[in-house]
Amino acid sequence: MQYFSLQNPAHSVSFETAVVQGLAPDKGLYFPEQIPVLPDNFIANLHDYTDHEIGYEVIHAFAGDEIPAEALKQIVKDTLHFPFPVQKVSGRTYALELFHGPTLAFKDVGARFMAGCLGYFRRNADKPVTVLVATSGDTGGAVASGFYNVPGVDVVILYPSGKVSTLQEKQLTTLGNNIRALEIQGTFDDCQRLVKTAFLDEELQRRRQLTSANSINVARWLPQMFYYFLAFKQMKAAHHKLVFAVPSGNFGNICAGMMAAAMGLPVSHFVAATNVNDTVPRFMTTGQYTPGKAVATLSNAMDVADPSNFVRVLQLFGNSLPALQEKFTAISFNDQDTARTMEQVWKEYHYMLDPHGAVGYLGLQQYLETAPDLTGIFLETAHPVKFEDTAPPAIREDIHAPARVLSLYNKEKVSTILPADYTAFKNWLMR
Ligand SMILES: N[C@@H](CCOP(=O)(O)O)C(=O)O
Repeated sequence: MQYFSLQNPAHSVSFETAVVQGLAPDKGLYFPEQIPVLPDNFIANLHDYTDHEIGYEVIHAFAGDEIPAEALKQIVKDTLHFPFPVQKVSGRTYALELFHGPTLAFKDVGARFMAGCLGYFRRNADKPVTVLVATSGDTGGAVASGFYNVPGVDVVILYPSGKVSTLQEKQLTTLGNNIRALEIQGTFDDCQRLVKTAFLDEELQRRRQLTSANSINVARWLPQMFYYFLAFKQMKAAHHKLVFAVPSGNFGNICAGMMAAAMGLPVSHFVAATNVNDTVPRFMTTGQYTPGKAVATLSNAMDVADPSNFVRVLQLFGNSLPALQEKFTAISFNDQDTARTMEQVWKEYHYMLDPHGAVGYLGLQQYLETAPDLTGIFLETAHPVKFEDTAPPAIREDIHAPARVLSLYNKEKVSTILPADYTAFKNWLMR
């Protein structure tokens, strides 16, 4: 499979180059030249396949023959090594729980898959690669865990100072060894801008081989398709017409779902639910893409004003807004709605939402009112304990940390504080 840059379709590279570079030299995101369509009988009989078989079927065309089948199967197996249950919450509303992995967020899937691919491509490399990752909360922890002690890989995590939760910060800053954390005095968009600028810096590139572990990297983005197929399998979806509601920040997750649909997964509609960082909902009604400055909210991993992956969403629909509007709705909710919903869903259904899941739940409810024939799945993208600092007091004591993260609370944070300034960041990298 070849991948082209969305800034310049004539610039086309292999899967390996797309993964190792992360971003095209012209700053464009890579996009596959073809979208493989899965056979109808595979989709109809998903329940006959194991999760690992489904993962391999979905992804192998994207890797082509650049990773041998056995190695790719092993990467898929290492990626999908925890459950992705679909839980009924009420009526036509189901939660796809994506927080049963090591760092309690959906990012574990992409981070582990990418770590496997990069490890394979760099297996004989003599020069280390530096993975740069900007995080608004969850990506950084997943990348730290996925790449921890991977030989030949250094990880540098940029996060907005004071804007991630206690547990998220512990996940970013306590591993040590090949993982280092930079606390940027700015927003997530500043962190993302610093990372993207570094990819264009030839002097820096000569010094270090850089790549990205954000969903701009195809190996982080595409495996997020897996769990849409796994949800469909669990719903025995022949009997349901499905809508997915996806809490959205950088729009990589929903874009993966939409890619799954383009490959043949029958999904009637997608709802992107955002917090007040509503650049995309505004675009969907006005046609004007005008990102402002990111605002801090309860659903901090979605505090993104200029979502990188929205260009991929548009590409899937030939850059036509009317075509996109038929399949995709974007709705925003404020923190009051979010907190009220967390309390209400716990009281009424005894289901504990995290703030991101609450935004997804709200988006789903609003859309289902207009679609009486559909069944809805919202993505519960992170475990509520990651946000217990800011959870509504009435439900806080009902949130319990899984045993696998308890030891983190006693570890010491190690980070370097930097201004949101490219020269300062570059100097730090060049040291
Ligand atoms: N929500 C993210 C922001 C970055 O998104 P990504 O999917 O592009 O890595 C986070 O938690 O850091």
